[in-house]
Amino acid sequence: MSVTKGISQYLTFDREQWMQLRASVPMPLTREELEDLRGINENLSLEEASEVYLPLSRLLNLLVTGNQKMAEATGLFLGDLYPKVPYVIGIAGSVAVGKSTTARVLKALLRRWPGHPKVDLVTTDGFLYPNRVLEERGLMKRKGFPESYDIRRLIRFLTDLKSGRERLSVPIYSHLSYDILPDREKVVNQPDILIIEGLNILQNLCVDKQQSPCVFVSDFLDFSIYVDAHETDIARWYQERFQVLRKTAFRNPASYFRRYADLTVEEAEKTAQGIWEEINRVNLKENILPTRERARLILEKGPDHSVKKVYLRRI
Ligand SMILES: Nc1ncnc2c1ncn2[C@@H]1O[C@H](COP(=O)(O)OP(=O)(O)OP(=O)(O)O)[C@@H](O)[C@H]1O
Ligand SMILES: CC(C)(CO)[C@@H](O)C(=O)NCCC(=O)O
Repeated sequence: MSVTKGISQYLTFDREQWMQLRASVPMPLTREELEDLRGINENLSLEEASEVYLPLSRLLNLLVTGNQKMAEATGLFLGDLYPKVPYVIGIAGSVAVGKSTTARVLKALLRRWPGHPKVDLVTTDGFLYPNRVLEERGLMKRKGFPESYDIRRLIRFLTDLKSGRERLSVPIYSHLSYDILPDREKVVNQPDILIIEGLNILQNLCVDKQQSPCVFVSDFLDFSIYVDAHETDIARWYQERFQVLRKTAFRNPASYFRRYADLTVEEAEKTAQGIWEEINRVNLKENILPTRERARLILEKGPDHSVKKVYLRRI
């Protein structure tokens, strides 16, 4: 890999070593559970789910349990019940690296641990400004960059969540309309675990430029994962997904990218390459990759999406 900075802070596991940590997983996945996982992403191999993500869910389950014990200890000190607040897991990484897939697999696996914790999933896409605002500010080609998000709203959501507030509303972003859905919201109601996935989740985000020091979204995270891969592999995955969408979602008349459905394979390739180079690659280099070493755990993927190495920060 390329984790150079602060690497000594990390325990490094190759695939074989990481897999061993699953040996003590008491419950093997049933056939139905495996089928459910396949429904999450048809390209996700079942070995991958049980060899990489199952041990990871075991680690997370132990940490969540430890955290609940800490809350009980604080309650004992206060002579009162300590309010139950969600355990927050952040998942960061480039566009098209597989954050959503990782988040959905972990959600499915974490739910089946003893006590069946209530696990909810939120993506920071919902905190993007609507296209109307992005257009006004000349930011349509900066989607995913720090200035394209309503940071105030994101921080407010996380503050409310960590204060134990009920029924929080999160805006919903549609990849189909390429915009925030005006009359829709997701309600987050005191889950045991909240997974928050997004490229900016480990960034130093300023609500107010005058404010100093800035708030780190990561201050609200109990655990964080960075999904990493070689840039050329991510660019290829972006291309492949674009070609699939050209034949599927882009054909939908409601798609913002309806015009791309009529492109030839070669034209689509050029278009995807342009968007990758002009927007997503720049964002990866300038804003996302520099946050990698803030993560507690780094999943390093090979060219076929399979995880080759896992880095776990000691503290
Ligand atoms: N573990 C995996 N095994 C095989 N394919 C995968 C895996 N994870 C993701 N992919 C594929 O990689 C592409 C990107 O995945 P995904 O949508 O999860 O990424 P993302 O990081 O959430 O992207 P974005 O930020 O653009 O929403 C998709 O085509 C998906 O099918
Ligand atoms: C919504 C984001 C920023 C993150 O998921 C991304 O999918 C995106 O739309 N980026 C802008 C460039 C593009 O269309 O790929």
